Amino acid sequence: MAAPAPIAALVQMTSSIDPDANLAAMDAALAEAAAAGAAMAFFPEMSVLLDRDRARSAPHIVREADSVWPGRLQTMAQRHGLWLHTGSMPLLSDDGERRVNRSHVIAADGSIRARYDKIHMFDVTLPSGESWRESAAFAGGDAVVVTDTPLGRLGLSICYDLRFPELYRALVDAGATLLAVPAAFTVPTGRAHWHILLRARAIETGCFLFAAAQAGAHADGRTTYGHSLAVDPWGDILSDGGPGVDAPAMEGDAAPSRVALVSVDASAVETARQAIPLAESRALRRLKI
Ligand SMILES: O=C(O)CNC(=O)[C@H](CS)NC(=O)CCC(=O)C(=O)O
Repeated sequence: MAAPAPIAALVQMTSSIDPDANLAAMDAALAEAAAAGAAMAFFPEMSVLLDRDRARSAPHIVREADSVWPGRLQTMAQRHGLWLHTGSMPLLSDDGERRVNRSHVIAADGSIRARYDKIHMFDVTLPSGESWRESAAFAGGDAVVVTDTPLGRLGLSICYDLRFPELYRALVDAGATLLAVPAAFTVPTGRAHWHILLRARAIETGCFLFAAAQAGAHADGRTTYGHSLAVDPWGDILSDGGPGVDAPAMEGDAAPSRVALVSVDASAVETARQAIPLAESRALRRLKI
C-alpha cells in the first residue's frame, strides 16, 4: 500500500508588535500541528513582527547574523519535529542600509534550507486612500528560490509577489511542485483579488499552493484580509481560514492562531499537468508580436 500523503499545516495569525508574543503563538501552533501529524507548517508574512511604525520597530530589526529569531524558530522545528516555512520577518540587509522582508525554510533537524527576500515592493495607493510604500524602508530581493521539502519542491514568494506571474513561471521552470505565498493582504484588495489570483497561480503552474495569511485587527492599527488558502494543482480550494479573529484583549497578548490541516497528495501535480499539458502547448506555440 502507498504511504499516506503527508500533511501540511497552514497557520493563520494576527501578529502583534511584540516579537516574543508572536513567537509564543507560533510555538503553540507548531505543537498543535505536530500533534495532528503535520510534516510541515506554513506561517504568514511578518509572522514574527508586524509593525508599520518604522521608529518603534527599528530596535528589533537587525542583521540576520545578529538576530535571535531564526535560531528560536530552528529550535522550535527541532523540538516539534517538523519542517516549517517561517512566513517572513524583517531583518537588515548585510550592509545594514535597508530592511529585507525574508522567508526561511527550516528542516525538522533545525537546519535552514532556504532563504528568500521578497522581490516586489508594495508601493500602492488604493482608491480608499490606504497607502503603502514598502520600498521606503525595504530593499527588494532578486533571487528565485526553490528548495526540496517532505511535501515536494517548494517555490518561494511573498504577498505582493503574487501579482507577478512571471516569478511563478520561473519557479516552475526551476522544478517547483509547491508554492508558498505568505501574506498580509489589505482587506479591499483581498476581497477583490486574493482567491482569484491564488487559484490562477495554482492552475497555471500545476502546483499546490500554500498561502498562510495575517488576519484581522492588528496592534499596529492595520487590518488584514485573512483567508489563509491551500489550493491544489487543479485549482480546488482545500482549506480557507476565513476572516480574522478580533485583536488580542491586551496589547502584548498573543492572539489565538488558527491551524488548518491539508493532505498533500503529490500525484495530483502529475495528474493536473497531464490533463492540461501546458508545457507541451507552450513549446509548440508561435507568437507573432
Ligand atoms: O510590512 C509589513 O509589515 C508587512 N508587509 C506588508 O504588509 C506588505 C508590504 S507593505 N503588504 C503587501 O505586500 C500587501 C499586498 C496586497 O495587499 C496586494 O497586493 O493587494
